[in-house]
Amino acid sequence: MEAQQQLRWRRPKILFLDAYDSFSNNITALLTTLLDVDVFVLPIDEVLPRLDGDDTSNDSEAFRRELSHYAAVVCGPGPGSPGNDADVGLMSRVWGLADGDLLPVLGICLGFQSLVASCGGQVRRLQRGLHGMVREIVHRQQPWRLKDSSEEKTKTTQDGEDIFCGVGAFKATLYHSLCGDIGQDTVPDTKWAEARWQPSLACPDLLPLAWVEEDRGGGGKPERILMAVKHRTRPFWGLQYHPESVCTESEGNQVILNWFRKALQWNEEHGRGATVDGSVEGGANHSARNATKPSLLSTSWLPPPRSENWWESLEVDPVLHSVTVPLPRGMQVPEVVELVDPEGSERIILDSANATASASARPDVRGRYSIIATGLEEALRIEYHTGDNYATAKLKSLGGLPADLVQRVPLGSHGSIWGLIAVFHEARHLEATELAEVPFIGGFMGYITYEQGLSDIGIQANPLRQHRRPDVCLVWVTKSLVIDHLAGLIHIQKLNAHGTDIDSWVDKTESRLLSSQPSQGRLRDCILPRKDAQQSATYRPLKTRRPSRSTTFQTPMTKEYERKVELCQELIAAGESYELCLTDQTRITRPRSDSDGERLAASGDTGIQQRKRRRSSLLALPQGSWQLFKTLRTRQPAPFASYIRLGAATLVSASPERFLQYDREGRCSMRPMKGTVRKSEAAATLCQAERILHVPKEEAENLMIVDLVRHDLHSICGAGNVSVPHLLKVEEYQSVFQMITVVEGQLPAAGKEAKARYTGLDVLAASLPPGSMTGAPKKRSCELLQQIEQHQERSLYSGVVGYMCASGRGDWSVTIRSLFRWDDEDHFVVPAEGGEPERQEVWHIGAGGAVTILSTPEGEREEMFTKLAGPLCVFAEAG
Ligand SMILES: C=C(O[C@@H]1C=C(C(=O)O)C=C[C@H]1O)C(=O)O
Ligand SMILES: NC(=O)CC[C@H](N)C(=O)O
Repeated sequence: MEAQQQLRWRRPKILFLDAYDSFSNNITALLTTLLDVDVFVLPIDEVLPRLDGDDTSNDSEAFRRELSHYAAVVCGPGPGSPGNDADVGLMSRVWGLADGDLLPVLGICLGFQSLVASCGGQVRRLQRGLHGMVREIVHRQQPWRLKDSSEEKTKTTQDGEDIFCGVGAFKATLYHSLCGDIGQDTVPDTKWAEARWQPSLACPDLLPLAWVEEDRGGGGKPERILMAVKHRTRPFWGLQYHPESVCTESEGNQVILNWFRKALQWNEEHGRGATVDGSVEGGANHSARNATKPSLLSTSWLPPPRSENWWESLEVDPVLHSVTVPLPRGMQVPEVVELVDPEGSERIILDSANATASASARPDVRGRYSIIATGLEEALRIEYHTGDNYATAKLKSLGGLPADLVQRVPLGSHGSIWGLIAVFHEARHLEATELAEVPFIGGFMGYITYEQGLSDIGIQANPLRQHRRPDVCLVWVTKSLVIDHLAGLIHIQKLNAHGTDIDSWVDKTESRLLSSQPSQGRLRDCILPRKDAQQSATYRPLKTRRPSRSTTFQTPMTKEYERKVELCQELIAAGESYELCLTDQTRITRPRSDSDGERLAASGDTGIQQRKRRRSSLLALPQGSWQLFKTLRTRQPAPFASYIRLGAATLVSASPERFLQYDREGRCSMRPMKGTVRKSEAAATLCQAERILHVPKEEAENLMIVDLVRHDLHSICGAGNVSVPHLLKVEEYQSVFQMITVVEGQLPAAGKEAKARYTGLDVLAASLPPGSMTGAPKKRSCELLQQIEQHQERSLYSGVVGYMCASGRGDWSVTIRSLFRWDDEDHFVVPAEGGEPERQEVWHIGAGGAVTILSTPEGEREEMFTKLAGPLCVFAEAG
């Protein structure tokens, strides 16, 4: 035991200085797996605590003390420039350490540029930024390696190779707009071959170790881009490329191994061995934190139940009652909903709308299950308005109770809304292993806004926000239907609170479904896949109607959008971002359509009276949101379509993009989508689309988000547990082709303490807002986008919709290609011709795309309008 502990203590520690990059966790994971070290992370703007009672202590002393715990430091990549103190923070202090405090350091990208700047080099803009570009790294060892003679290889080690010693040819990903200038452009071509490996007059302390020579076309000279350096007298090294990117070839790992060998050797030679061998217990005296986040369950706790907290004991330890019946032949999801829940004023439908509808949809993008939540009026919901220090538990008035139950739940002991959701979910966990093939048996369903995601990464909502809408709205669904489109089955499921009687809802729902096809019976114990389950295309052309006279559309201004694209590109060129997902919104106003729910709640009518009133008033209204949904799902059948009418929010979505899925074994899968091409004569087949999308611009756009998503997953799954099984795959949808990548992660196995367990919710909370909607690095890009988009809330658009099953599974889609509205935006308009003021509802459609240095304003504008067209046309069709 003691020996084991000693061994652990002897594991070297590396300090990673994090400049708020979206690739940081990929670097810490690479270091951990490759070097067998423990990596601790310190943000560049961390204020280090002073030693208690120590008058002489100051900031730099606290930093020096912190550094003394580590074998080496890695200064990471990040947005901005070393010229701006706030962008590099503590990094610049490292280069200025006194001789007695020195330790080995590796700078990566921004960290590398910071080193170059500290040695007298300039950091300036590249001719054009290189983001997500994969390039051959030219280093001194390379020509010899190319001869591929191991005998020669051993002979050729030269001083100048340093950390590239023994490294073969390799390609690496670049993510930079700025570069280190050590005077390379003043060297004449004739001298370049030799001079490039010598320190320059401008930077005599830096030995260049690697270059990329970028051919900029147009017959000009290639741009000489410094890729790696070593300090001649101090133990400092730097790499401009990204060693951790999924597209950096593994041969590059040797550089990191070499660096660390040299770092340990330097420590040995300078008497640092004892300190860094771990005489200090991991974490205890550090300010730096672990590279992975603690689990939500370990940091959140429920205070002892109090009698007035009615929601705490609601639905705990549930029991599942489930019945399976055949899916009536030819029946579509909306028809099932109308059959089983004709009265529902609130609904959540997660609809694999392309499961059966389109022959052109390829099976790999076809959803298998649709989930229908019913009885929401009686369901407990948890709402949270970003920035509040409390959430709200709500239960509508039922069972003769005089009023709705509404209670504020302070977040204090939970740390955040996610802590509260985690403990709430945990108390209602149900194994249900016998229903392994059903993705959802009951649990949370709902939406999360983009603004909640912003707050999760430390960006506060606009202080001028003038509404109290929920940013997180999750309903604990106990009555659900899961349609298995492949097997042709419907699972009718009811989660009953422990100790309560099984109610009649399941039987009632079953008989409604069976009565629609009397020859079929219950299949409860004999679930058989039906051979004819796959329906052929059932696209029914809809009558096109003119939109109602008073429907107005306010689409983005073409020139203004193009100007914003240019602004994004200017910020990228300045090194502030690598990719920005610019979006804009279209506003549609029209006479109010969905007034039923409100009226039902307000009136004291009987059910029959209500229905009569509703029918008569619906005649005068334009098609309601349910009709919009039915139209959209037919026009744009998507694997992650959804319909949500919940509280004041209505969402109609035809999203093709999965955000995050997780199963009960802790396998997580994310599917970032980047690269869009509209179907046209020139892009009619998958083959043609592949030719259009497999180009550097589109691949780079996707790769940047892939590395970002790996970083998000690493923050929970930890080193060695994230992989990329499918990279840059083109898929076909109704009106576009999209390039996607699949990134997978495995949650760490549960430790001895169940409370410390990670769940899919940890990944969800750590990954919002979706990286495909932000750009990279996420935080800085979101801050910039807020300004460019003039603080317009994205709201439900760019957020996520999905479920968190009681069994531990979850599936969330990115809210795009969708329309949404809030009841509280309704307003009255007096018609120009006079008469009664008309109550108008306001719909929003967001659309956009990722802007990179290679974008063109016209191309981006067209892409935005292509994405907007699908949801917008629905208003014309649905009237
Ligand atoms: C921004 C949107 O889509 C996002 C941007 C994409 C792109 O840039 O290619 C593709 C899918 C989405 O992640 C949108 O649909 O509005
Ligand atoms: N990835 C990085 O660290 C980028 C550094 C710097 N912001 C640039 O764009 O050049």
